[in-house]
This record gives sequence, C-alpha cells and structure tokens, in this order.
Amino acid sequence: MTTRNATPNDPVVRVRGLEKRYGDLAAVDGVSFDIERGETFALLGPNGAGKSTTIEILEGYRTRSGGDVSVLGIDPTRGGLDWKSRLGIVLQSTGETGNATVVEQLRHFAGFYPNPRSVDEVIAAVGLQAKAKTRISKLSGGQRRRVDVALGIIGRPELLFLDEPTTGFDPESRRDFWTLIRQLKAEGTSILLTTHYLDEAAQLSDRAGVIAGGTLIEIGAIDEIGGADARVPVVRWRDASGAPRSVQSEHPAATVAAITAELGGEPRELEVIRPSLEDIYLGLVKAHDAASTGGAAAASATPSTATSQEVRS
Ligand SMILES: Nc1ncnc2c1ncn2[C@@H]1O[C@H](COP(=O)(O)OP(=O)(O)OP(=O)(O)O)[C@@H](O)[C@H]1O
Repeated sequence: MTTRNATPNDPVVRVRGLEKRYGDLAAVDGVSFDIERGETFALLGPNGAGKSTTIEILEGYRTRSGGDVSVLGIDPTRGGLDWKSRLGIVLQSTGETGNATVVEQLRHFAGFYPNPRSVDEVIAAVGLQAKAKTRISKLSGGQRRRVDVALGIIGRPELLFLDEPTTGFDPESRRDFWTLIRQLKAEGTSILLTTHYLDEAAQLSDRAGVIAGGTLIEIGAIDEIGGADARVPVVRWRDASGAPRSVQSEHPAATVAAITAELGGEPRELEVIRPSLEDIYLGLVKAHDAASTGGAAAASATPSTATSQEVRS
C-alpha cells in the first residue's frame, strides 16, 4: 500500500503536473491544484476541456500518463476498499436503471460502508420520499439523477465527487440540491464539483479552477477569479438616437448621473450590471481560445457583458 492517511491539515486532494494522453491528444496537460479539507472546489470548463478525465483519475477509474496525485493521502491507482469507502462518487452519466426500488438500492449500497447515513434520511434529503418504493427503472431522468446523488452520499463520504450532478433537474430540485450540498459542507464534507451551471458553481463553491484544452487557465476564490478588472460593473442605456450604449465603470452611480445630466432626463433602458461568474468565465475561455488560435492580441479577459464599443470610465 501507499503513504499514509491525510492529517487534518493536509489537502484532501493534491494534484501536481497531471497529464493524460489518449494517443496524440493531451486531454490533461500539466494540471496542478489542491482541495483543502472542508472546501467545495468547482472544476469548470467547456465540453472536452478535461474535467471528467481529471475527476475520474482522482476517483481511481482512469490511469494517468504523468504527474502526482494524492486523494485522502493515497495515490488513487493504489486505493483499496478502505479508501474507496471514504469517497462519494456521482458520475456524469446516470447509471441507475435497475429493477430494484429506490429504498432497496440504497439499503444495498449502505451495506458496503462502515458508517452509512440512514436510508430514510438520504431519501428525504434528495426529495424522493414519494418514490421510495418505486422501481428505479420507472423514474424520470431527473429522479434517477437524484438516486445517483443519494448513492453518492449514503456512505457519509469525507470527499464527494459531483460530476454535473444537477443535469436534468427542474429549477426547484436544483435549489433543493443546493440546500443539501450546503448541509453536507456544514458537516465538514469536502466536495469536488463540475458543472456547466455557473450560478450553481457560484452558489456552492469556495474556489474554482477553469480548465480549457487540458490546462488550468485560472484558479482562485469564487469572488476573485478572473481578477478585479473582470468584475467592473457595466452601465447600459440607449442614447438620444435610440442606439444601445454601454460603458464599464468603477463608479456606476457617478456614471449614471453624468449620462442623465447629458441626456437631460432619465436614460432609456438603463441598467447597471455586475459581471456574473458566467460572464467572467466566458471572458476567460474566450481569451484562452483566442490565444491558442494565434489571436492573442485580440484576446482579453473582458466579461461577455462587454461590447466592442465600450469605453472604461
Ligand atoms: N477514452 C477516451 N479515449 C480517447 N479520447 C478521450 C477519451 N475520453 C475522453 N477523451 C477526450 O479527452 C478530452 C477531454 O474529455 P473529458 O471527458 O475529460 O472532457 P470534459 O471537460 O469532462 O467535457 P464535458 O464537459 O463535455 O463533460 C476530449 O477531447 C475527449 O474527446
């Protein structure tokens, strides 16, 4: 076996120079990051960026081509059943379609863990009380996804991997899921989340890493990622001729006052927008795409709320 269990001060995940090649394709190309104990970390990136490959290497489902990885103090390629029982895994694709009912499946899986949660509590936490005795094969796609999440948390994991967990959830179920994740976090669970819902990442995560083309292009606290410049508010309005105008401003109130004075009245369709995580993320990915296709000069991490006509005040 390998090294030692993580102490409370060690990161629960430590990745250094991770590489994964599929033939000529470098799907993951020198990625490094840590996840601290109790932290929720979001791995963000476009389709094919390398998120699932990274997460599945951490889970022990894929081998790596290079680099060092430690998960709960263990190299995943050597993780045994004891190590696996400390993880909760919600894979990207829904696996549960069998003939068992929800409660039967959860009882069955609870038996694999030394200290599982109560099956009834988990069913309630994922909002499947009314379907507890229904066969999984008869559930809707979103309900099956909730079974996946239930199976991921039944073993009371120290570290929970959530690969696009809320795909197929209706808006209310997503909010319920967020509440559940906050409860798990409050209990001390460390979480690695991938999602294409940037509002979900912003709501749940302490830090995020953005991966594109197999490399980590940005990492930081959710409210700092992309840097201060990317967070400058944008004032939008229509000028006297009805043309759309926008300006990035560190002092939006003063900017609005100046526009109002210039127009001699209320600006039409006035709005002040603070770039969201999604705007910032889109700016980062756009800048990376431009740089990697040779258009570096045109690239900047300007939020997507910006337009080419904008000036900064
Ligand atoms: N088994 C495989 N064999 C060959 N290429 C693969 C394999 N698995 C993934 N890839 C390629 O590796 C790259 C990264 O894929 P990965 O599934 O990690 O992306 P992702 O960021 O999770 O994307 P998505 O958001 O679509 O889930 C892609 O170009 C993909 O086509």
